[in-house]
Amino acid sequence: MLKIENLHVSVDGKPILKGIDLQVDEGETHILLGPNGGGKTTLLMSILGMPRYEVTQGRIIFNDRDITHMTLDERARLGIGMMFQKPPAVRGVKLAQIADIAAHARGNNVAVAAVAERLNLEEHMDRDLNYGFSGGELKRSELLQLICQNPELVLLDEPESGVDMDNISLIGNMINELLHKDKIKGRKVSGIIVTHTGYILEYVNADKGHILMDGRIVCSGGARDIFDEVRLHGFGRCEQCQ
Ligand SMILES: Nc1ncnc2c1ncn2[C@@H]1O[C@H](COP(=O)(O)OP(=O)(O)OP(=O)(O)O)[C@@H](O)[C@H]1O
Repeated sequence: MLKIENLHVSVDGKPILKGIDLQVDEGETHILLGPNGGGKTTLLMSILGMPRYEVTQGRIIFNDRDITHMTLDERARLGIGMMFQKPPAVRGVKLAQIADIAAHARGNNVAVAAVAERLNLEEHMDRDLNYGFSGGELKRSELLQLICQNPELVLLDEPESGVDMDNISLIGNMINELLHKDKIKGRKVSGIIVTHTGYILEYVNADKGHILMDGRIVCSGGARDIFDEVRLHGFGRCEQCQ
């Protein structure tokens, strides 16, 4: 579904990604681990097509189409969606309006009110988008919009950060549903999840894991194996390996 070849990306003229190769097959979920500042968010933003992330070399292929120079809007319509680490607050736009746009943009038929109820967001629907939302409410607001968009490739940037234990369980189970992990047949959704804590692995059976350091993927393997290795030994061994 997603193939990234020798991707180099600069932000405001500063090179951040320095030759990323990554393939995510249909229905697979990958986790990305790495020290702060390693380039994980930059990689997700580049796949999504955020304007400040300039591809200086390499290609991004999504469902056999070269999307490297497509706009964010075009990529969203093709089915790429993201839950941001730090989503913006927007005055004058209600959460309900954005959710409704997302729910209809790709010919979806998502029952927005039912999703809002499951995420305990009914009272937030008439508030300005993310304005004054708590950390956990922001994550649930992001997840609501993502579920409404019904993407084929789901990019999740630290979905569990700032979320209390009860809500981690709620969010984790709904992300698992979003990724169709329990379905053996039918539409396959792929995902890339950035995590520091690994809590999300309690809810989502991720397939592969990668360690991203200084703009390069330095190690890949089974998601659990990679996470356990980092939990036990930190990133020190990766530096030696690198
Ligand atoms: N506009 C910019 N100008 C200069 N450097 C930038 C700019 N934007 C991002 N960076 C740098 O790019 C590097 C990678 O940032 P990124 O957010 O991708 O890291 P990350 O791996 O997601 O980190 P974290 O785990 O802390 O979320 C950081 O050193 C950051 O300061």
